[in-house]
Amino acid sequence: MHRARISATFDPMKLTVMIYDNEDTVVSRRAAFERVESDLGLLDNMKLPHVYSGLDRDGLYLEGVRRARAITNDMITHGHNHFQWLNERYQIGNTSPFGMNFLMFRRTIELQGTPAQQRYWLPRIDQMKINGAYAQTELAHGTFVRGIETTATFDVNTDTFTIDSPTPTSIKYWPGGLGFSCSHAVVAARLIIQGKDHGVHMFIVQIRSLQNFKPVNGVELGDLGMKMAYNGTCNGYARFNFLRVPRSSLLAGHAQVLRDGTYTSVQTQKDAPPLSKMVYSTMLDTRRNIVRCVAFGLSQGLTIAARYSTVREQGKPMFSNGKNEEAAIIAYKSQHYRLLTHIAQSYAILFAAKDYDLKYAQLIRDQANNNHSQLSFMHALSTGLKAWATTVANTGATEARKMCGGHGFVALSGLPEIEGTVSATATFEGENYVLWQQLMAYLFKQVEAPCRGQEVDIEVKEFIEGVRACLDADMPAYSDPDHSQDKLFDDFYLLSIYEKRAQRLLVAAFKSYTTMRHSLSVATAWNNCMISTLSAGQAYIEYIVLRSFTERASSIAARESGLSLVLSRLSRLFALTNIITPVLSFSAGSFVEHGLFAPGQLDEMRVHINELLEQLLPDVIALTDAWDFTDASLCSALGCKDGNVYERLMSWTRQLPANNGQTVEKAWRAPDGIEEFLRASRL
Ligand SMILES: Cc1cc2nc3c(=O)[nH]c(=O)nc-3n(C[C@H](O)[C@H](O)[C@H](O)COP(=O)(O)OP(=O)(O)OC[C@H]3O[C@@H](n4cnc5c(N)ncnc54)[C@H](O)[C@@H]3O)c2cc1C
Repeated sequence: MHRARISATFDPMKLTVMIYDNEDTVVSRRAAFERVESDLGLLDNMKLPHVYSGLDRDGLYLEGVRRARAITNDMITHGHNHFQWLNERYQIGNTSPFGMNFLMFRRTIELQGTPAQQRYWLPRIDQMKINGAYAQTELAHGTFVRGIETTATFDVNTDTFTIDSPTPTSIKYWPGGLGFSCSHAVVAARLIIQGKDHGVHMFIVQIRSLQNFKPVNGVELGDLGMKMAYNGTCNGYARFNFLRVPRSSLLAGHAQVLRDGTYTSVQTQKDAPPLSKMVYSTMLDTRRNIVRCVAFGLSQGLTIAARYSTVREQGKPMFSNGKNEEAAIIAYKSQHYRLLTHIAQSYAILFAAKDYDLKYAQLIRDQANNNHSQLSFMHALSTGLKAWATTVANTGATEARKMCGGHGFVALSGLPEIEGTVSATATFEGENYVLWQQLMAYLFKQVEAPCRGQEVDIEVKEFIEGVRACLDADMPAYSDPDHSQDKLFDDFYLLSIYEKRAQRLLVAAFKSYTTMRHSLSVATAWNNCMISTLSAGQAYIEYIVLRSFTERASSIAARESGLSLVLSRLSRLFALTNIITPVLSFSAGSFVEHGLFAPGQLDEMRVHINELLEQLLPDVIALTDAWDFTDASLCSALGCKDGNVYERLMSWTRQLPANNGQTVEKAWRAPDGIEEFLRASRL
């Protein structure tokens, strides 16, 4: 491990600073991790981590509470937010029973509450005097929010709303922290006034007493039991039975119910501030954070896989001399390829997230000046980036587990938990296949804009001009006579190929849709051409992601040539492997199909990929060390920094409570146990 570490061609600390934006943040994060891991008793990495000590549903949840207390306490005492989106295990914040308080509960009040509501609630949230959940999803409705059935009926006589779950399918089901941990929740319910349904609105509701911790009268609460991951929190259910809450429970920043039952909303108020647009940006904020979080989740899996692949020796290359020593598994080209391909993807996700963050900061500044012109684009980009990044991270996390063979499958490797945690991100905060369609609806609108005499959004103007040119020329077969090898492997040339491919797939999807529109309804045409729209959406995002990666690598050239070279190799590896072995399969083959490469050139790419793999091999450990994960945060017998895999795996295995003798005793000696079974006559 030491040899692999010192073989690096660049200083990983420089990359760490880039990942965390600046050196101060790195130092302050390290200090926070040290304090919290020390408090939680996690610093001895030969000791079996508590989460593996035979904890059942209750135990895992209580361990989640213990950890949530430690990190929240540290954030409040030391005035930082290092554990807000990524907790002490670098898991996304809603894995913690206090996570949703800051992520969605606070954010919803901040954006949808009136100034008075914010003054009342936000300090209580920040000091964790209360703990809030975000209760939207119901048994029968997740993606389709407009289908929500929970009702909030206004009673003008008592000046209250009655929150009710009118059907079994309207029970809230899934919200993080709802089962046991939260005292309050923002509840999505249909607002009904004098029989009129005003659609889904958000209400702050107390669900659990702060005195005796029981659910308040009119609310039934419970936990969903074991999940693939997220077992440190209590994703829960809530059934409301005519629960009365005051009129002030309605988050009234953009819609109000007056004392006499009159309903006003932004749409009905003259000169009202465009609060609904601000609300829209909550979703963008959450999605951009998810994109960043999955880069870390994927990298955790890859850090374990990289360290394990360096020290694990297994067999010899096929047909090699029998006297050779066993090879480290990273020497096998397949392992080497898988590892570096996914490492390249983890950086691709990170840099795309960072670019999105910059754009988001600009959007917020513009919106403060009442300029919302970038909102549609930013919303569309957030949907595509979230869908792409979480899919890629999912595949990569599963591969990281498989790269560690059987040992990767055991919980002690930390990999099943990482895989499960990343996996859920494809589903929440917009299911990926639903999100892709939102991106495509936006891009189609932009393609049509010139025909309607409308301006194309500035951010996509150049891209759409290329699309329109293809459409107007009826998309002639693309051929570039100058496909010399030098040019083929130039980073910016590759980027231009990605752009052309995305444009051509968009043209194909748009044509297929408009042709179907002649004979079918909008809905049927849209549904029927979904697979070609998915290809186009994915190709567009892959172009945007590659652009971030390429520009990031080239922008540091002057300052840090070692780092720049590594990142440039990595971005090229990302671009080429995505052509040869695409993660997202809907557009597989599209580069060749659209004449952007001749089939023979794929072989040139494979050769160049092999060269890149060789060049990057000395940097594998540095590229994963750079994420700065502590041993405790990886929680993996295979992935500690020292590479001492076997000793630690056996030490942790021996410490498992199941191995203390009592389980075997029960299994053999019980009346219906093994001993009795073996002795019984079965003839
Ligand atoms: C770990 C975790 C934490 C969660 N936390 C919360 C929380 O704190 N608060 C909360 O309110 N909810 C929470 N949820 C729920 C989550 O938001 C929903 O699961 C999510 O919105 C997806 O909805 P669904 O489960 O109804 O899936 P569905 O919408 O039923 O999707 C099922 C399948 O149908 C497909 N599909 C559905 N609609 C379309 C369409 N229009 N076009 C094409 N395909 C479609 C999807 O692609 C998917 O394959 C959480 C879920 C998980 C897993």
